[in-house]
Amino acid sequence: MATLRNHRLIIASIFLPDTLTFPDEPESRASTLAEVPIPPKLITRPSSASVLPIGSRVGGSTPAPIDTPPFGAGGQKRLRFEEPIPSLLLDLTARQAGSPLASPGFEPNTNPFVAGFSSLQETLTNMLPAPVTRPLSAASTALRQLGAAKPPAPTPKPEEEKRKPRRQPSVHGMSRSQTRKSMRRSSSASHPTTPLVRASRIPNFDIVHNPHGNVGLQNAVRSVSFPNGPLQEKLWVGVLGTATDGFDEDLKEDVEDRMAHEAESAVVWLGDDEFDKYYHEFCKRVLWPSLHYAVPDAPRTKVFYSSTSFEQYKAVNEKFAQVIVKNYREGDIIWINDYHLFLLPQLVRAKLPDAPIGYFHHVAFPSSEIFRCLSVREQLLRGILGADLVGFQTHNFARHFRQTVTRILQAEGVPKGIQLDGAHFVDVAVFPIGIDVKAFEEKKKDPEVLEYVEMLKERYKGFKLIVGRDKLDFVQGVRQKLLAFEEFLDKHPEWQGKVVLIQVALSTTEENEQEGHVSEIVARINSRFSTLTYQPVVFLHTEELTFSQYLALCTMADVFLVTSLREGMALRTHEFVECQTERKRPLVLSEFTGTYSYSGFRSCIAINPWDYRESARAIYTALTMSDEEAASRWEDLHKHVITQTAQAWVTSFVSRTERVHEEHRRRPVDSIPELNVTLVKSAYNASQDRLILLDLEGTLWHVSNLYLIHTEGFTPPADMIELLRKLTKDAHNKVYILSGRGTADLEAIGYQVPNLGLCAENGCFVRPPGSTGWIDMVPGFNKDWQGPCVEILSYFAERTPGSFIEKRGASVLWRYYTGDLNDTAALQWARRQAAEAQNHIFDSLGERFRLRIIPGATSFLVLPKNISRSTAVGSILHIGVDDEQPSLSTMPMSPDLDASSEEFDFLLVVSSDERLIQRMNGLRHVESASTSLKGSDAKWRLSSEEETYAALNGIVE
Ligand SMILES: O=P(O)(O)OC[C@H]1O[C@H](O[C@H]2O[C@H](CO)[C@@H](O)[C@H](O)[C@H]2O)[C@H](O)[C@@H](O)[C@@H]1O
Repeated sequence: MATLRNHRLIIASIFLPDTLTFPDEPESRASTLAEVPIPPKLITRPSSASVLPIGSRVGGSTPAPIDTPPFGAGGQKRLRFEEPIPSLLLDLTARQAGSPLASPGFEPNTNPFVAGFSSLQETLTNMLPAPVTRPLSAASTALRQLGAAKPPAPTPKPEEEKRKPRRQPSVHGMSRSQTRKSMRRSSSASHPTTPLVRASRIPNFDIVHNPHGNVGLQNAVRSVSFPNGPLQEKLWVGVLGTATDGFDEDLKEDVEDRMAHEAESAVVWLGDDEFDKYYHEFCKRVLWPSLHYAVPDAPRTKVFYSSTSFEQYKAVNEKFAQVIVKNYREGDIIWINDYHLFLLPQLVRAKLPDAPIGYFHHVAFPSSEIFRCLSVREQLLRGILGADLVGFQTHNFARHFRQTVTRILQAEGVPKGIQLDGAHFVDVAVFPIGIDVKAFEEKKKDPEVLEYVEMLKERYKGFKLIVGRDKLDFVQGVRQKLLAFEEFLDKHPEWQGKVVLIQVALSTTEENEQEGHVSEIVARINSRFSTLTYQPVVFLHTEELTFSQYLALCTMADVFLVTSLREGMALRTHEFVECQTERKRPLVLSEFTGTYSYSGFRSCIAINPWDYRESARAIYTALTMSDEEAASRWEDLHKHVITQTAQAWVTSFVSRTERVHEEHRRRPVDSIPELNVTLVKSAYNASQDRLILLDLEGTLWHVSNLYLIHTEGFTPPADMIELLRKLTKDAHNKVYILSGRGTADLEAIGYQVPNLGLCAENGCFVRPPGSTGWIDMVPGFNKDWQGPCVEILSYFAERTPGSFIEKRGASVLWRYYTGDLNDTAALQWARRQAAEAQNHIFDSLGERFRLRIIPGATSFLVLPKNISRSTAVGSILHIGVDDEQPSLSTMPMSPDLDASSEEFDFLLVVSSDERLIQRMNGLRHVESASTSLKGSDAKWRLSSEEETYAALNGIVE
């Protein structure tokens, strides 16, 4: 990672990792649980501070809140507890603080929940939108009464007060409806003609950890930012996540200055209303659900698209661009994060054409069928494509993106990325995020965690714990989880009274909470199954739990349950695994998470969260799983977590951004010189041992009627045979033809040119010069996928006129379009069928059989992963491979192929395969010529078939 060290990284992400608090405001807790927040050492965190509520003015030493309703007022009812649940939380807190609750005398009985049950039940009942008509069970009624007799909570002493869990402010300090209401009320007051605050009255503020934002990203960046670490300099660009309408220019200047110096951050200032429309409307009500397969209903989306929310989305992205451009220095690498900033890559590219820009997409990316429902789909895709590199969490998301772009923008999608007009190429690749395992290990050793572990052990003695932590919106499937748990208790009455589901939930928007109907289900389960000494569901908000408490819960969990309906990754699975180094208990995991895409995680118990009966069975399996089996599954999960780390994620993404940026800056095709026959011929003549690699399709052979060839067979053109005979006649030459076609077609050439080396099916088979037998480059590769693959393709081929399928030795080709390329309607229809077919093949066969799909302009080829012309040539020359083609090193080398590039003193490659050209360029004595008519790193260009023939004939004659 030496290269990263020489660059400053500009990281644009909606929320900055740090924000402000004003010490004189009432206390507000600024820590967060989401995905392992490891506190930065740089920032001091005052224990008494607040994030400024919207509608507040800031000035002097006593900021005056204006029109700020108390937390929880003004909006609809939320799934919130008016006070922490005493049963678990007070006990955890009090125990640590040494309060009387913790004394042995207090432990009333074996029921861990009796003290808190009435409070919980009341809270849930109060939260229901209408009076509960459902009668409570006798037991719960009794418990409600019992609750009145619970010991009073001690008055917190100052030290306890600090530890008492508090609510975390929601975005911009308030809940969504509060935010909007108070903003409306204060809007007239927030546009004064004179500054609100004079310079002499700039208030004090503290810089504290921002409770919003992507903690996975923040921790990952922190994991590489240490003295002498890979990342030496960085600048975060984002919003504070707190109301700022009341800030005057002096205060803003002061904030900017301190955020730059103390928190490596540049602030993007947004009006409170602007933020609301941008984030809560366009991001959270249009993009977020759509990206997670829930297209909002048409009238609502129409309102959003035509109203100001998309306009605000554009305006906010533009503001981010301005801040980046203002701060950019030559040599910086720009890293844009997530869907909040879809338009930013293009906006920055327009202003900084030479800057390296990477865009990483953290959340799910849906199939093109979903994305194409968005009315602003083109603008969004073009925005992303301003980047050099677009990164995704999984192969599926990357594939969806490529297909969506191909379909909507009619751009050419290839495995490596997207070819836009002219020489503009955008790389698309996969970079799975992970956790900082080392920092996590340290955090686990915290005595506080160990103390909570002991407490939980004692408190839940005799009970099994199922633990979960999710955002409380429909996407993370909390509702489905609760239904599954209810089904489990119904189906397995023997487990009633013995297992507790502790669900930690992070609220998002009220709508989401209501849509989830979570509160009703919690109430129902608890009223159905509670007894005097048992409460099956404990529901906590993240802000009501410290991180240490959460770690203790994960450590003591007997099962961790993730039921997301869709999710980008789900780092809490990684956290759980690392909490279980001792106990090694199982993970029940939704198939719809990014995490599940990784083979290491296949040792979980997989569920389809929509099928709550299956989830209930999985809960049973997990709870009854033997320690041996659980431990063996855990080992697989653990191996994966410690390999796919946060550090690897950051460094690979950023260094790839830099690398592909360099590649994209390579010379446009018309600046590459035509192959100079005289020069190349003199090198040829001066050499003794030559290797000549020639592409067939697009280089030596341009086909006009593929359909005819399919029906009548391949006849090699005479001028090609003549040229190849000339080249192979010289005993000093080793000549290979490289092709995507099958072995039979290449044999038709080889039959007429016996001394020719052949490479078929894009590298799956190689026949060395003079040999009659083929070397299987994928020996032992299971080909059972070919039958079902052809079946899927036949279905699509039936509705795609003129298309045909070719089953080859180790690959399957579907030529989905053979008609007139100017017939755009027919071509578009065929492309759509191709996109669908690829989805089906990939989903049903892709991962199981380790396949990849190479899309072409009118065809696609399905073949084993990690095989290419480039890997075959690597084998021919026995040279190393790059990180994208790891299988080669493990591929058995045939003695016939075991040559070395050092054997040759002249290497000529004529190809349209840029990867092959780049690899060959790394060797000595290489002459490379590109026939792609695109930008290339090749030394020479050959612009037509005629030029190619003339040049090769000229060299050899
Ligand atoms: O809620 P938002 O402000 O719109 O942000 C979206 C979510 O971002 C983070 O989650 C996403 O990234 C994680 C790390 O790459 C990944 O594990 C997760 O699956 C993604 O959804 C953040 O952790 C969430 O809290 C945000 O909701």
